[in-house]
Amino acid sequence: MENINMKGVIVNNATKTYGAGKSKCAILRGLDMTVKKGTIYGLLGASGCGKTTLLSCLVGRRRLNSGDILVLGHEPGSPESGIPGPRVGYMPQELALFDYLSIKETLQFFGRIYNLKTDFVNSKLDFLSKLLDLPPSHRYIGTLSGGQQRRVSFAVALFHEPELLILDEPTVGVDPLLRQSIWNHLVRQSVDHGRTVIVTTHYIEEARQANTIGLMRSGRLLAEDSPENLLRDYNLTSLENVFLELCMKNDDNKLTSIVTNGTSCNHADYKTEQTHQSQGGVDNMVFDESALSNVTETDIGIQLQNHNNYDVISPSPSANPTDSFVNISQFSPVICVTTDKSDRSDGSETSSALQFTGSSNSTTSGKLQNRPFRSLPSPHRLVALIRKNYLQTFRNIGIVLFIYLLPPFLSTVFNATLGHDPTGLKLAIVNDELDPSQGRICSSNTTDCTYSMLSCRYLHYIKDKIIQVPYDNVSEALEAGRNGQVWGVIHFGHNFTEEFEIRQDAGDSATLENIIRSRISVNIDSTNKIIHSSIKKWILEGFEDFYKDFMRSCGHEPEAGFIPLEFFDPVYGQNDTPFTEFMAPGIIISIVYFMGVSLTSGVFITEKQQGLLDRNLVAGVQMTEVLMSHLVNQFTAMIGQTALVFLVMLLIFNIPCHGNLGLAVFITFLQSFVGMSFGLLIATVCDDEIGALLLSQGSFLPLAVISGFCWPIEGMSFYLRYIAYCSPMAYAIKSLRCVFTQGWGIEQTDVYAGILISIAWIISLLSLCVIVLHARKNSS
Ligand SMILES: Nc1ncnc2c1ncn2[C@@H]1O[C@H](COP(=O)(O)OP(=O)(O)OP(=O)(O)O)[C@@H](O)[C@H]1O
Repeated sequence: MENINMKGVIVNNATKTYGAGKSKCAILRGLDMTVKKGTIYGLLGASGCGKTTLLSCLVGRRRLNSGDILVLGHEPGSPESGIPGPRVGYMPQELALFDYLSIKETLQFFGRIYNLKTDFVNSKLDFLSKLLDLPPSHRYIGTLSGGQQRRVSFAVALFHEPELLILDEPTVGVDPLLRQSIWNHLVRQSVDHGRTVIVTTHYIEEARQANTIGLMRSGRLLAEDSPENLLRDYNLTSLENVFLELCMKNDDNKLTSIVTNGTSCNHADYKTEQTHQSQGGVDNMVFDESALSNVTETDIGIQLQNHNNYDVISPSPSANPTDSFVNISQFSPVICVTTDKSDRSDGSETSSALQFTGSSNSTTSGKLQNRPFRSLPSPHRLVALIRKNYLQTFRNIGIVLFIYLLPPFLSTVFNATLGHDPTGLKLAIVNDELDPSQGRICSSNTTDCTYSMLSCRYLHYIKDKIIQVPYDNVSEALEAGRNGQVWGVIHFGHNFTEEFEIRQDAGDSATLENIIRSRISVNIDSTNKIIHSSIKKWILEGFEDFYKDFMRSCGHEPEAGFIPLEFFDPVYGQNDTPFTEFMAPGIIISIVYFMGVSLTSGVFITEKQQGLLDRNLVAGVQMTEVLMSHLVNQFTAMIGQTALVFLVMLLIFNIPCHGNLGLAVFITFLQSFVGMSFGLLIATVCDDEIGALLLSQGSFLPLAVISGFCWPIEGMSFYLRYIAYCSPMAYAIKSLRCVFTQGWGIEQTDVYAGILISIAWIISLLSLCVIVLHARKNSS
């Protein structure tokens, strides 16, 4: 038996499932695989059979449910393995490149991750540019064609000269000449430099250049041998036909048990896709049973087999491809089972080709792979990530506008729209005192002490924010109110002035009849609370001004006869503090919080979705470094955002800050940090943009409302107040309001409580991020 150190990769009895319960799918089902060091291993299999899953286990990104993996003599993920890390070069199926980085910057980024010297990176760039016919290195990735991007992705996988190259379909979308050049390079890498290469491909015939071929189906390898041996053993001339024969044998042997034991994850399992590959492009045709009904089997070289209602359309071995490479995605792929116990295949079938030292054939992956592989964040990787984030962000004009225009724009919109007194409110005036035939008209403003047409005199004191619309009678005016033409009705009785005079003279002995007749009756539409309150206030204020002036003109003490209530200077603020000043702290806090959540979750999710995160992690980047780099980048954005919001609030809209400006900025910073932390948590929990969007936007409104930014928390029910004060923004808003309006310092409970609660939120959210990441890593 060969020493395992001579082995590049050994996989022993690997099982891997996705999902849980009824949706559990077995992808790898007791797979054994041996890759010799310094050789090329071509992993072939239909689409969905689990090749990528297997590769992601090899690079330490996923864990097996059971079985063992040794890569370059170590278990992936263990500290001594160097995998993930510089020992492996990984080209994922997705392009996994940063659109806003140039080709050169991309290689420099990974060079920094691997801590390589700039000269080395530049020389490799020159070499690979020629080999792979790359576009000029200053070109941004986002402007390259799909094929060019794929070649850059290939260059990224191999430029640092790793011992092991794991390439997931590197030749898809690459023209035949370049494909040959890539394979030549891979051969040189293995022969001249002793590098181990594992490559997946759908083009069977190109895999002839590999030293070993593994034919994968139904979560196992049907065969693993050199191309020459396979052709000889099966007495066939093409690898494609070998694979067909193996597939059919496998179907005959396994079909019944598969059908009775499980269901497929994907109905496409029961379809066969016949694909013709030509040099100029790919021509895919999917055949199903109905499509086949009018076609003879020999016409298309496909045989239809019926097994207990389970139709398998498998290509006939007689089908002879005319093209140099045949796409094998047509062959029935992975079989997924719904039972837990069927993950393991029969021991006799999966006896390992190799024995692991110190490891039995039992499930050891849990024991080995759960061993944490953590080290302190490395400065060179952090610098690389921060620089990359910075370039990615600031070269994307959409993001720059979002970061720096949205906060001042939102501040402007809030200030321009919220908190101002309503104006132009129409009120119906029904003045029965008027009678032009008797000379009872509203003359110009009188200021003397005459009891004449006092209704007109009072109406002059009502603020001009109210437009007075005369109506002939109360019923018409009320009808106008009901139709929404006016906000309310003010009605003066026929002898208002006379009755008012009697009431003044009578004082305490005024009769009820007199009191009713001297009354000004008002009806206001109360459906709009703010407008209702404003009109009521202005009518009252108008009457106070009118009454005091009239008393003064008659030589009386203005306060005499008026309600014995006086509002002196407010404790804080002015007599008529604009509502905008109350709203401003809430607006500031909600804007920075919202920006923090949206930006951080958006940027991080995009990175995760495009496979960029995976590629970085395989290169050896730690998740904590990714989080830290995003926090650093968002922090710089946050400084600009906070500065702009304060500028708009304080300088353009003249919102006064009576307290320490530095303290106000600090409270705002903390809230932005809370938002960023929540954004990170969203990005760690969600896998797609929609989920992240729903969570970030969906949570914002309830949190903003409960935070009391537009309505006092004191208006909430007693228990809800406790919840409100524990929400991320509520106390921060209260703190900032105390600094802005009361001018309080950090020694005040309401100020430092907001700071402490924000810090508690930051710590809790970041801890949750780490816990979620850890849990997801363990379950991957
Ligand atoms: N995270 C996941 N959760 C659930 N199922 C998954 C997940 N990732 C992959 N699968 C399923 O596992 C099966 C194997 O997927 P995998 O990507 O490994 O196939 P593949 O052989 O690489 O296919 P292809 O050649 O098309 O890339 C597929 O049915 C796929 O839908």
